[in-house]
Amino acid sequence: MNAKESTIKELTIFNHVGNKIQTEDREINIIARLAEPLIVVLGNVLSDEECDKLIRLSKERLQRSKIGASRKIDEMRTSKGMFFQDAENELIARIEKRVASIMNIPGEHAEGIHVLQYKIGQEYKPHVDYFSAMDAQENNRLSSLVMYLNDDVEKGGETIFPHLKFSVSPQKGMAVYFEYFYNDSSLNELTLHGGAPVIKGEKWVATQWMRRQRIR
Ligand SMILES: O=C(O)CCC(=O)C(=O)O
Ligand SMILES: [Fe+2]
Repeated sequence: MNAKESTIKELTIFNHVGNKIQTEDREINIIARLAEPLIVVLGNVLSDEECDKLIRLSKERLQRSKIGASRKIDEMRTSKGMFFQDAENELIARIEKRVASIMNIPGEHAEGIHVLQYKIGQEYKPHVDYFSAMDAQENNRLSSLVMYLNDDVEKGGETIFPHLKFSVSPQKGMAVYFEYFYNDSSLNELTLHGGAPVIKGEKWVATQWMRRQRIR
């Protein structure tokens, strides 16, 4: 064991080695990793066409969701979002399958893919994706994959990890993966992250959260 390995204390769910992940239909690139807590920057997760289609399909629903319902402003999350249903169309089914192999968790553990749109000034303040009030035996979230759907974020909009002083810039088709299933809760807490305010342009992401037990 070399000095670097000996500093890693816990096993991870993400098990891919080398610089590629071969999924059923696409070769994903591993661009960068932070070892602990594990944060992996991935390239070639979605094609341009898949990104465009995700935006197009969710845009309609965001617009629909404006009508009627009270539009209370949430200080924590000023973006707009929507969930796709499990395998609701061929595109979603294909992406869910690919994402399950990247995240190394069966698709039955996945929540619906969640799309978020941020306009100028909108943000998602730092938060953890797991439910802090839930006990470990319950069906908590284990890991997240945030996929970037567009290239029009000219300034701002990074996914920020304040405790780690680390940030990822949105690039169409790329993604950032992280997990928070450590026994050492301080490692989980280090995955605190947010979407920095968009300063110029518009940002779209699609997030997949995985649960400990199946939910489908
Ligand atoms: O927009 C981002 O960069 C982060 C999104 C996020 O934290 C989430 O979807 O849970
Ligand atoms: Fe998050």
